[in-house]
Amino acid sequence: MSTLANRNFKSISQSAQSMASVPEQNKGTLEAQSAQTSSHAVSDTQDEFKVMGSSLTTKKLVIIHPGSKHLRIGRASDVNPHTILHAIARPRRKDGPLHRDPVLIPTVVLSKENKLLVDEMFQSMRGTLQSCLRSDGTPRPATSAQQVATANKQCTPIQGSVSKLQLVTKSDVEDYIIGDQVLYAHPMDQFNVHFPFRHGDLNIHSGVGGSMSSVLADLETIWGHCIVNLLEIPKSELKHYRAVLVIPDIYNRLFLKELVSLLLTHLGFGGCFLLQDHVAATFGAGLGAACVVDLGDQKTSVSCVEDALSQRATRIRLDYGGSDITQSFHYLLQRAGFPYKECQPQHPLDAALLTRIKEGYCHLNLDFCGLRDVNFVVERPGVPTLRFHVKVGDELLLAPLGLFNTEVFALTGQDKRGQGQANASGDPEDPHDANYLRETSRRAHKEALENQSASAASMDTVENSTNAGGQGDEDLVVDSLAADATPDDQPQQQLLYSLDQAILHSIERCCELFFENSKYEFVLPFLKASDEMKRRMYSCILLVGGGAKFEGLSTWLHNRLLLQIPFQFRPEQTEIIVGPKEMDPSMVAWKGAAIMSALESGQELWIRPAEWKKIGVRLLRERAPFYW
Ligand SMILES: Nc1ncnc2c1ncn2[C@@H]1O[C@H](COP(=O)(O)OP(=O)(O)OP(=O)(O)O)[C@@H](O)[C@H]1O
Repeated sequence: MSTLANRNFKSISQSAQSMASVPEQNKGTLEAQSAQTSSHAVSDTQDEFKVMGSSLTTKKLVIIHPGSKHLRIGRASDVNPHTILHAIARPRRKDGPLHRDPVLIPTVVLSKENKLLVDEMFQSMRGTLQSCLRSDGTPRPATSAQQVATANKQCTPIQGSVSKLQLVTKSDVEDYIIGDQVLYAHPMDQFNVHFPFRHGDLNIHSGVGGSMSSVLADLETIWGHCIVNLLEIPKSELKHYRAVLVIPDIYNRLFLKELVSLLLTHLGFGGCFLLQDHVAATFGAGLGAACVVDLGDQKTSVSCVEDALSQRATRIRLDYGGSDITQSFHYLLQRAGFPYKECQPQHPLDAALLTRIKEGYCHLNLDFCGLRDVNFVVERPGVPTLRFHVKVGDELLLAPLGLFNTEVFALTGQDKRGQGQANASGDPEDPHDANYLRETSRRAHKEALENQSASAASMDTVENSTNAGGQGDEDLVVDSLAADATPDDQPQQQLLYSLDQAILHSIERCCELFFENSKYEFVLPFLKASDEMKRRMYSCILLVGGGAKFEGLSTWLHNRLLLQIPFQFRPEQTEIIVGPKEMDPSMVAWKGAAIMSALESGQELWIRPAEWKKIGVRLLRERAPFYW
């Protein structure tokens, strides 16, 4: 439990909102935003914003947002971060085994019955589309797979000139390839390919390069490379810079500890703090409270954030994302006679091509109907390019509809599920950790109840809130009860909810903090299931992440939710925000972290290398802007 952070959450959130609420056209850069907030001063130089009461300038703050597919990295003073493929390829060691993390989550071989189930689900989705109306109230003509196959029967690709594309060979590189270039690593040259994040967290596995130290070494190389080459900061200068690391909403405490060491000890930053991606997203969007939904490449996460706090009980991470949609799309295309028959999603260049087609054409807009022209070029080094003009129908809609019919994601694995935040496991470096505090607070709680003839009503409240699944990490008392149910460090397993179900389940777990009395040495907080907070969350749903860019997603989600929001929590209006203030939804969290790094109220959060060395993980518990 962090007392310092406890004090600051609300003020941090309010400052961030005022910073983010500056109209987009007036912004340009963070300096411009900052200039308009009274709590900051702008230095004489045009492009350097100085945080008041500190020698920091936004140019000296590096914001790092790592994802399963993309890394976003830039200075807080940048309008947009650099976005690269978050991958590294290293030449394989002589005779060592080869390891290649795929660009797309691979498909699995399904049993006959399971394949039938997937096909039936797609068929039933086609049935639903047949009965849908367009926005003008007219019936929407659906298309069938046969129709698409017939339209493409005559399709032959047009040959272009010989491609000048060059693959990267071992002789071209000294040690490694980083970012988008990894897609072009020569397949015959036996590079090991690693994506240090998978499914929204560190990619620890039993294969080559899957140990914690290997993954951290990859991160150090990738981030270090970007800092030197993209941000043009010499490594020796990093002690004069500070870093904000955007971490997943559901985190593993051990990983966080290692990541702080990576930033301060290995990369050599002069300070750092960690910020949860969902909290950062509310800052980027300028919202005080929202149910945040992050649709990434390999995970979808949901949680309720208010006043810069992500409520622990509301956090859900689901094992699907844009990559699964791309694979479903390819499956549907194949069943509709896709003319590019040689397409192999396991090949990096085909994976990138399928992803591009999905991003360019897939949608959830019922007004788009009939067969649509889809154009793409297949390019391989040394051979003529092939230009395809194909027709695609409702496959464009069916693929993203998997977000609402997750059974089809069995195509990429049948063991997918959801997970919640794990309880803290003890850390020998931090004897007075959350478990200790839980124990002492439980004891104090018991004593308090014994000494006081507690009213039945107040007892009821505690019980009710606990039964309601209320386990916000704000509350040590109720947290302790919930903690007993789940072994330490075991993520709470949950069902593989569809997108709308995940939002409903997340909001259902909202609790509100209120203080019953403060007679005792420390205040005993109780949680009270809050109808008001649920209403607030239902009224504002923020969609972020690259997967939120499907046209029509917000309307589709809105219609699905309206049917299901419990009557008593229905707000006057449910607003689904995608790309607030015309921001790219995949950059919102990065921008929010940039805003937060420059806030005066955020200055107490920095962890410096010397104190990290001396005090270690206890600092995270005491200073992190979230409950450890
Ligand atoms: N215009 C678009 N339409 C649909 N999907 C898109 C669009 N642009 C990007 N995407 C998808 O968004 C996903 C990448 O999103 P993002 O960069 O937020 O993920 P990430 O942070 O790397 O991954 P994760 O959150 O899973 O760790 C990819 O699957 C990509 O295809």
